[in-house]
Amino acid sequence: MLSIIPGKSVSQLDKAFISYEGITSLDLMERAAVSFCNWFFVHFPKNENAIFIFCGPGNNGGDGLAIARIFSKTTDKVHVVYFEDSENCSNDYQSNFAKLPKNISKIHIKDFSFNISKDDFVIDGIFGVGINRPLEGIFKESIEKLNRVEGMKISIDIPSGIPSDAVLDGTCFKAAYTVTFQFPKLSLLFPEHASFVGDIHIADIGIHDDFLKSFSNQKFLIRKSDIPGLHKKFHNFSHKGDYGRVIIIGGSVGKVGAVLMASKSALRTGSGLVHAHIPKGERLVLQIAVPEVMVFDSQEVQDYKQFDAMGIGPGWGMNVDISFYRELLSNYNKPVVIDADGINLISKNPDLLKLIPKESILTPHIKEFERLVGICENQEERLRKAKDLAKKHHIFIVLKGAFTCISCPDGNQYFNSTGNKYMATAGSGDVLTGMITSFLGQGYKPFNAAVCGVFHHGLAGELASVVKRRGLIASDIIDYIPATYTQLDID
Ligand SMILES: NC(=O)C1=CN([C@@H]2O[C@H](COP(=O)(O)OP(=O)(O)OC[C@H]3O[C@@H](n4cnc5c(N)ncnc54)[C@H](O)[C@@H]3O)[C@@H](O)[C@H]2O)[C@@H](O)CC1
Ligand SMILES: [K+]
Repeated sequence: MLSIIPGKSVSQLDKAFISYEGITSLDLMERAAVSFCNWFFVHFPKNENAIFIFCGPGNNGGDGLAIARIFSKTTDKVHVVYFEDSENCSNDYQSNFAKLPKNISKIHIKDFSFNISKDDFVIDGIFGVGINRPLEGIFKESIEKLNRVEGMKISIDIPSGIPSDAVLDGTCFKAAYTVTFQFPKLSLLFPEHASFVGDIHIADIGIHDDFLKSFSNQKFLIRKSDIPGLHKKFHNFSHKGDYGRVIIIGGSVGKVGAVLMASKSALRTGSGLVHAHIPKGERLVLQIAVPEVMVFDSQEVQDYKQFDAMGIGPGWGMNVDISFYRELLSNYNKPVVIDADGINLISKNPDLLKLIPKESILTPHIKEFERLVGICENQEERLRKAKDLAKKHHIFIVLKGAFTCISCPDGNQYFNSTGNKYMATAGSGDVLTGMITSFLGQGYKPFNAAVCGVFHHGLAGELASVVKRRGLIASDIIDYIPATYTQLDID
């Protein structure tokens, strides 16, 4: 997992790393600039347009100057727009300013006309993780003007204005891309910043994972390379019992589709035996739609302990016999997955919280989560409350959304890196419930089940949206679950 370091620790990290590597801070800045340019040349290989690089007084501006120098080797259309005289800027800024070649035009922001055309590039090196207050004066005015001009806008490390670990207060540069160094800054993952951050690219500057870990603040990004090691191996003599017997409990009149999608997803994820528990009279539709699923109604199941995992809540509605739910949670002594109305019912009956088996996985979206913990001002508060809840009840909270966050009982938080905007569609959450339940039933540890569940779910959505785009529906995600194993080379 990739450690996400708080902004306030970045300069310490920087110092420790350069002394460990025996390099200078200027060398590290050069690596950052080269890494940025490598990304740029891949994305915009045939660029012949002007590149305007806006450089603030700190090291983010220093990065901008180094980037300008590298660009100037291939084009004469590089313009540096600066805010402060070099002697008032950081040391590495000064060194890079002195190295600027003659073919780069240098303009003070006060003399700049903002005459930028739609094919030009606007590179934002105004502020990075060193921002410590809302923008004002010339910085605020210029960024507001830049947000109004056309052009391809790219931020270096973080869009100028966003604090690295908190929610934006005031003005911010609006980027189409953010090329962030070594690890994503936490606030890049906040939904409040979606319209400023654009697509995120993590540019490697050579600080290896173990080194980063020593500065970690219990926050991590889940990457593709983390996933294969979390999966169980199955042998050639495996039988269906080895792949788990799971049950999805939910459904109500008109909402049996949720159980259908969760149980089909569990099958596609690899479960050997999938059962569904739905209200009496609703079974026909499910049996016709997914004949592989065994369907029960409430009178038919006596012993829930026979199941290796349970997924509770999809389409359940709020007219559930609470004493049944209470008994279910009290008597089952393995982790369960709780979603949707399974969570809403807990919000209405908070005494249920302490009955949830330890290490269970709750998968709320933002609204379900806030019903549980109260309205939150922003993502920062949500993440704090998710962490507290997970620790207090010894459960996993999977807070769904872009960069779904898994909060663990030990206080660690893991952010998912797969998925996309097309997955915001009805039933997408039911699919995730089925997938995590399936992994639990296959004998995965709850942490591994949650991580594999969110990663494969997001990946299935990405694969499906290549052809479906905004026409993607939850059933398409299910169809692409098998392809995620191919993508990750998991047999
Ligand atoms: N290890 C690393 O993380 C590396 C960091 N690098 C770059 O260095 C950046 C951090 O550099 P710095 O710490 O110099 O920080 P910044 O470049 O973000 O700027 C900080 C400066 O701006 C001033 N300032 C802060 N908020 C302001 C505001 N609202 N209005 C006016 N002035 C304000 C501060 O007093 C300080 O002088 C990173 O974001 C990244 O771009 C890279 O050079 C490579 C290595
Ligand atoms: K920036």
